[in-house]
Amino acid sequence: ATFESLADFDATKAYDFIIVGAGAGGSTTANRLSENPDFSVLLVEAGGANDGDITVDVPLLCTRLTPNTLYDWNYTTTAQPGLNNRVVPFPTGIGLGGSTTVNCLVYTRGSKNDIDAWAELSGDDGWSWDNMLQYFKKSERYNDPRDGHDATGQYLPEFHSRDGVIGVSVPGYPYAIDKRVMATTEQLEEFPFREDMNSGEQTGIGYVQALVLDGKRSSAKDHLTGPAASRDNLDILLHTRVSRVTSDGSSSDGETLSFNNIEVSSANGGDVQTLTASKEVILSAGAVGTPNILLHSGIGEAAFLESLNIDVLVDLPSVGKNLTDHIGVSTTYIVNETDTLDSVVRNETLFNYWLDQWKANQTGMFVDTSENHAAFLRIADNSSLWESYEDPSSGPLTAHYEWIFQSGLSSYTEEGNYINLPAACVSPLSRGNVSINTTDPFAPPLVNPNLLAEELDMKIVREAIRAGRRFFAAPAWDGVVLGELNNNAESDEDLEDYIRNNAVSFFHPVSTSSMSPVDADYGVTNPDLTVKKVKGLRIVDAGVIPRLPAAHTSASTYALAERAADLIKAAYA
Ligand SMILES: Cc1cc2nc3c(=O)[nH]c(=O)nc-3n(C[C@H](O)[C@H](O)[C@H](O)COP(=O)(O)OP(=O)(O)OC[C@H]3O[C@@H](n4cnc5c(N)ncnc54)[C@H](O)[C@@H]3O)c2cc1C
Repeated sequence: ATFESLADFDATKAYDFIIVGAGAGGSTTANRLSENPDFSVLLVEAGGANDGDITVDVPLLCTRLTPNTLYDWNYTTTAQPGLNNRVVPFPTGIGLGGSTTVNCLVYTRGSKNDIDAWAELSGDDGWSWDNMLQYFKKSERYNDPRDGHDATGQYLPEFHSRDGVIGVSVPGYPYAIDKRVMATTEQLEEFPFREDMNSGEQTGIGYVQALVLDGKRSSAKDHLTGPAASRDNLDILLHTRVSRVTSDGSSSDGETLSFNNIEVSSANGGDVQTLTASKEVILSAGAVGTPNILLHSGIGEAAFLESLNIDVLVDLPSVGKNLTDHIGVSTTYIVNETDTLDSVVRNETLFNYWLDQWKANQTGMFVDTSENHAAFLRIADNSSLWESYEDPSSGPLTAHYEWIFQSGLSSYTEEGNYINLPAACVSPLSRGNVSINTTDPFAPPLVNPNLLAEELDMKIVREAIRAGRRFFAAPAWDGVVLGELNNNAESDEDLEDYIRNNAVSFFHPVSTSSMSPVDADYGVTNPDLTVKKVKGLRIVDAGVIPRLPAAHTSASTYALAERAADLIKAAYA
């Protein structure tokens, strides 16, 4: 059953598992654990059901969901030295689906090297690409593009599944620029076509696979609305915020503390109640939310907790550290084609025409996220960058930078038509952290992704912008691309200024609860995602990812949660 608030809920009811947070990690885990009728599962979520707003469902409207909305925790970063001390939005979804309710729907897994790095860093081969491919597939429900076109050559079916839960599809509405993007892959050797960037080999330019099911956003909620919705052994508690995990004392070994309780209150504060899991508490509050809860619980770096007068229950120095994120900036090209999104966004009649078509049968211009093609590319081997830096990527199959080809701006402009080309550093070296500066668990955590702290990350974005200019100099764009709207910087120095003044997070935080080998004295979780030095507590969210893939992160989070659920089921079989 679903309970709208703590007031409607019987706090004495017993559960085997309590899962905190209904995003990609938590919703997947709740669905899979409740498949076992012998397990009772409670999923606790700070936000609401996120139902009934078409903006959530219409893929093209994804950019309107953050920042500063009802669906966002509305965090900002700390002042970022690498961004000339700017404070930038750090959107994080709240409510069923978590960040998958607000994300931009791009489905990317990263390269084989990226996922193999998880196995290497955790000492568990189960996290390798070869083993994880089954879990990527298990989470995925590939569906045909909405316009019914033959997608042969736009993806490789053997790497996909039609039997999973989360919708994935190739673009279902063509833009005029699509043909030119494809033509460029034939005209310029530097930018080859990649048939399927989710095949373990990602480099090249290819069709975007988006988190869409039958023309509608597919979010982690789809794990809860299917068969799980009618299971008696799964309860969902909404508008309830978890402030701490607590311990009743030592576990069966007489030494290690067992953390089987959570403290909850209504989403805005108020009376605190304690809920108990007989088997495990599973934290899935995300790469920001989970370390926030742990630190307030007294699990973290001892000296730091002491400085805030928080009782140290477990000295676990890596909690909240190693925050890794992608960083990027857009260059907007002025085009003389009118068939871009700009013409629709500023024309109410046209906008409503397409929205009505979407409402009628989920077809037309609004069925996709705002790009039909993306690129995952490497800085050339002969670049002078490599005279001063080592390759920061996870291996030769992994991109250094990403572009997404947006046919127009998603925001209102009075005139003009554009191609927007966000360019991101996707193998970043910069590391930041999630921290707290108060004992009030309702205060926002301090989010410091430390964007562009490392010079190489900035230089990769710089070279990605320059590569974009080479791309649009191809014959395919003759007479179409007229110039740049907002960048125009040429020298290293001017480009650097442009980047530091305009770059933003790409919203892919990971590694704040990183897994590490069982005997490592760093890391937060073991390879089975149990929290080190305690009992009864596990983490299943993007935070456990030990190395950020060169990819948008929901695919990884879904897949890791699928494996985590198998590990948990096996542990209690
Ligand atoms: C604006 C934006 C755009 C993105 N674009 C893409 C994209 O195009 N493609 C892609 O693959 N990924 C994208 N991502 C990233 C992707 O959505 C995340 O990597 C993924 O959702 C992480 O899953 P998670 O389970 O770790 O956390 P989340 O999905 O964030 O879920 C965490 C949940 O925990 C809840 N929670 C937190 N704290 C508490 C608490 N104290 N008590 C109770 N509940 C709590 C939250 O409300 C939330 O529901 C984007 C993210 C954002 C924010």
